[in-house]
Amino acid sequence: MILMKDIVRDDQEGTVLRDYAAKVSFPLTEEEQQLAKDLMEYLEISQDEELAEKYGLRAGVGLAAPQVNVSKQMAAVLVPSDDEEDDTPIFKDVIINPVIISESVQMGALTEGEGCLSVDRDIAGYVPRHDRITLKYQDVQGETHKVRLKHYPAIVCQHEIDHLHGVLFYDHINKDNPFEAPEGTVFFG
Ligand SMILES: O=CN(O)C[C@@H](CC1CCCC1)C(=O)N1NCCC[C@H]1C(=O)Nc1ccccn1
Ligand code: NI
Repeated sequence: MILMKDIVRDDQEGTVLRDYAAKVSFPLTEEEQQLAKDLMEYLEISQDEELAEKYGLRAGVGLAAPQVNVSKQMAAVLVPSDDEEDDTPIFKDVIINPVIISESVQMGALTEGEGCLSVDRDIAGYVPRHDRITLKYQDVQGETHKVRLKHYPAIVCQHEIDHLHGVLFYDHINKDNPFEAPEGTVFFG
């Protein structure tokens, strides 16, 4: 299983965190299938308070292969339900070779800014992303999916796809005014 010690940090030398990850071919190798399982298992365990405590995990809603130093286009996303009546996750899948095929002009950003399991410091500022996206990706079986996402799940998937391109959240923060955001940006969270 993936532990915090397996997650590479942006201040470490010689990691693949800033590389453009390689596309994944199908069928997945045994190793790639195990990686997909491990990435999603990290998110599941980290979102269970007791297990997160037991294994010392920071709770996460996404985890990309480059964060465990594997430069492949694969990321697990687990956006939990925001409805206490129904605990079905808003979005849960391992997205492989993801491509954003369309995106809203309108931007969205988390009111609190963003963090990253690969960044051990708080960096203040808005991270403007597209509020709505249409995402095309392959799942572990190689099936192609086309999903439309908006608000928080769209933010999470853009954060993960950035990792596959060697981009970190703070690359998007306006240097002159961190709390600057484009006209019409939707804030939430
Ligand atoms: O690339 C992937 N990462 O770096 C893990 C990140 C991904 C999110 C950051 C902003 C959008 C995607 C992550 O999840 N976090 N960032 C650092 C600490 C907090 C944690 C988080 O937001 N946790 C959370 C939120 C809601 C419910 C449960 N847990
Ligand atoms: Ni991250």
